[in-house]
Amino acid sequence: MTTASAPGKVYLFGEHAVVYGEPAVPSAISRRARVTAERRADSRLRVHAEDLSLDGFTVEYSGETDSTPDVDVSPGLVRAAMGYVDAAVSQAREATDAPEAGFDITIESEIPLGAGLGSSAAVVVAGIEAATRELGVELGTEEIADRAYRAEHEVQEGQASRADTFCSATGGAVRVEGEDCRAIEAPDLPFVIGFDGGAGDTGELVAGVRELRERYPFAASTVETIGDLVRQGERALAEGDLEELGTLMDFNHGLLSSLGVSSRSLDRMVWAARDAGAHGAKLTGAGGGGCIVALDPTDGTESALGFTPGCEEGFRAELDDEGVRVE
Ligand SMILES: Nc1ncnc2c1ncn2[C@@H]1O[C@H](COP(=O)(O)OP(=O)(O)O)[C@@H](O)[C@H]1O
Ligand SMILES: C[C@@](O)(CCOP(=O)(O)O)CC(=O)O
Ligand SMILES: [Mg+2]
Repeated sequence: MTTASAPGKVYLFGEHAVVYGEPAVPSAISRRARVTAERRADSRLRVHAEDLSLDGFTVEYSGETDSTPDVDVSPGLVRAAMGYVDAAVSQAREATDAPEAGFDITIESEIPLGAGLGSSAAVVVAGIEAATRELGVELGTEEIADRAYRAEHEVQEGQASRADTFCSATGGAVRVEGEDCRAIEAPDLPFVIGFDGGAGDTGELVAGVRELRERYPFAASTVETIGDLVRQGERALAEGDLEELGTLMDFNHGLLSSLGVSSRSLDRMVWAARDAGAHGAKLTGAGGGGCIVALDPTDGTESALGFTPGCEEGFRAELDDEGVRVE
């Protein structure tokens, strides 16, 4: 039995635009997904995922072809929910040259699902590490990141960047532009996260931005403008200029909003943070619902979020320098 964990992340800048080759800067946070893999005698896959929003269930099936989950929800929903785990196990089988390997998989996660904190990447990264180690193979961090990217790419129907998976695999703050992924220096960042209790569908939201980009040249320019903003943000990050970082986060939120990926509750939380004196605030990840991230060294934002209609939880998160690890 092997357990591995990997962190979630927030985007300081650049989500969505990163899908089209612009740079992005995500940062790992101190909330993790833990995946335990136990080798089975047969080639079946049994997945136990307490935190999956389908109300805590156990699925048993032998592969993509004849999945018959023993749960009272539509098979389509279950397949969508289990896609990331399936894809992680496929990558682990391929990496270890063990196409018939079966596992009992248990997932425990502190990262809300589909809320922009990279739960899918953390589950895939930790899943690949746990399953390959269980088979006695030690992959390097780069290979885990690359295989996790391929898994997300497949599940999100070809619409994924390397940002989430690279960040979750390596930890810390990173910069991703197309294939180019690297760690960057970052000062201590006073992240405050607001969570509306909801979720967005990453695939659908990415598809929506793609359509806008194809339909309107100014939407394509908006995506490029996000790239310019990220480059400016990198300079502010290197200088540790929190005020400038905040201003750019505010701007980034406006651009994401114009691309149609914000929501009423995300906007409310962003404004609550700004009114409470945060340096800046924006939605993080795919959007549609889920989380915002603010920069605020004081208690202002956290307590304001406690009174914000539509906000279910406000909490502080530290930058996590540690990526995937065996527990
Ligand atoms: N604790 C978990 N257990 C099982 N699957 C999970 C878990 N957390 C996330 N996932 C998978 O990741 C999906 C959510 O990923 P996504 O929509 O990309 O949102 P995000 O990465 O922003 O959290 C879930 O539908 C599920 O397939
Ligand atoms: C919208 C996007 O840029 C980030 C999605 O982040 P998350 O899965 O919502 O945490 C998509 C991607 O980069 O793959
Ligand atoms: Mg995701």
